[in-house]
Amino acid sequence: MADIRLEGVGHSYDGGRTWALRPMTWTWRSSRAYALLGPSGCGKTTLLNIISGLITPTEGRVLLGDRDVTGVPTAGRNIAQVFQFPVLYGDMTVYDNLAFPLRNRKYPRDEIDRRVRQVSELLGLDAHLRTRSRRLDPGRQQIVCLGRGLVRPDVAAVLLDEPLTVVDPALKWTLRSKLKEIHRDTGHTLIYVTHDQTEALTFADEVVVLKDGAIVQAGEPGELFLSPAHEFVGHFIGSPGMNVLPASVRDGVVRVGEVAVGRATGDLPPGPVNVGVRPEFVRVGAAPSLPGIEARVTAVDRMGPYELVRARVHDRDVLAKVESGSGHRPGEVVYLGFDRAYLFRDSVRRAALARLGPGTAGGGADRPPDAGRTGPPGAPGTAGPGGAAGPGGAGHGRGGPGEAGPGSTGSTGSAGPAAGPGGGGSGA
Ligand SMILES: Nc1ncnc2c1ncn2[C@@H]1O[C@H](COP(=O)(O)OP(=O)(O)OP(=O)(O)O)[C@@H](O)[C@H]1O
Repeated sequence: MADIRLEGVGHSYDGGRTWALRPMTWTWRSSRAYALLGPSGCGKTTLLNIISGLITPTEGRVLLGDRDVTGVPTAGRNIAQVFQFPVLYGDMTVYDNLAFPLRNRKYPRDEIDRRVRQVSELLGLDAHLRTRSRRLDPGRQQIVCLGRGLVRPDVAAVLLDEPLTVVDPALKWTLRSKLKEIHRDTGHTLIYVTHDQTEALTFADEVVVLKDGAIVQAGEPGELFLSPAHEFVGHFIGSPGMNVLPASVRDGVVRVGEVAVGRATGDLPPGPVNVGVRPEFVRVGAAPSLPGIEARVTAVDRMGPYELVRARVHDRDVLAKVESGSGHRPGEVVYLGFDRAYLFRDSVRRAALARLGPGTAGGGADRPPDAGRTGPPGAPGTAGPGGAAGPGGAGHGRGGPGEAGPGSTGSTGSAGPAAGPGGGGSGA
């Protein structure tokens, strides 16, 4: 199987006035399972349709291995596509629908039967093989579509465009793990479009985040959680999303208002920044800790296995995910410590927030970062509260602050203007 390479591929639906997909260069590596994640209207379907040949891009080339397929229609590309809603031959049985792509390509009869039965067993369709597909409910019809997308052993890629939208939520988990199983089995390249972060993070080897027609970051699920390269990724992935505190940098010292909260790693030019820190990495303590800041608790939401402490810093709320039974109360003055915080400028990550060195001038007390520690519950790779916290189970040891950029693992490509964190720090 071959890589799928997009070279300078962009698409405009209005004669070049606006880009639905900004020109990008990107390689989908063979046999990987990708999730293409982004909000409604960011260009996910457009990108998928360019790969499958339903759309010819306004600019650029699409390569399947060494073969330029930019002008080649879908039928000539050997790519299977599953859409959001069922597209089946209603009068055909489920068996015939599953067999259709194989018969079309003149597979031997016994191989057709073997593949159909294999896929039908995996997807739980055995009892329905003789049923006309229009008699099935929409959810089951969509499972047949999935089967039809997966039945061919030799496709270059299977493209799935929000394929589980009409499927019952309880079944979604099962189907997603079946898909992973099939992926392991066949080694197909899978590109799975979704706007649901849970779906993306649980399914994919690599998540590609799209915003306004451009890739803003790609990487393993844990990497996107731990080291967001763009503020959007910090917000979009994680529940709740990353906290953002407006700040400024001067002589390497980061200040929120007049209070020094840490220093910037690397050589960050002076000017405004946003400090981004996930609720999982905010510690709430009774004593100052750096990097960190004084705050007043305004609310404590009990979420069962964990608590969300809302604390006011100047005119901003900062959320911290702490263990249940923390004893924090509204009105209490606390000190927030940041275990893993980044500095964003123009939405792009530029550096990490590190501790102030001894004797550094600034408004904050220069105390060790674990003073008053209550721990970062729910952090990735730990068994703390907030099960949604740590996709991919990556531990603290990887993807540390200030390092690496988008696309640093897996696929390669330059992904347009929003791609690079540029000049990321050298590590806290
Ligand atoms: N056929 C079309 N004609 C004109 N504009 C279109 C067409 N298809 C999509 N668009 C526009 O292109 C942009 C990207 O759309 P696209 O459907 O690719 O996004 P998406 O991320 O798949 O959205 P969703 O999650 O809602 O399906 C949007 O602004 C959309 O309105």
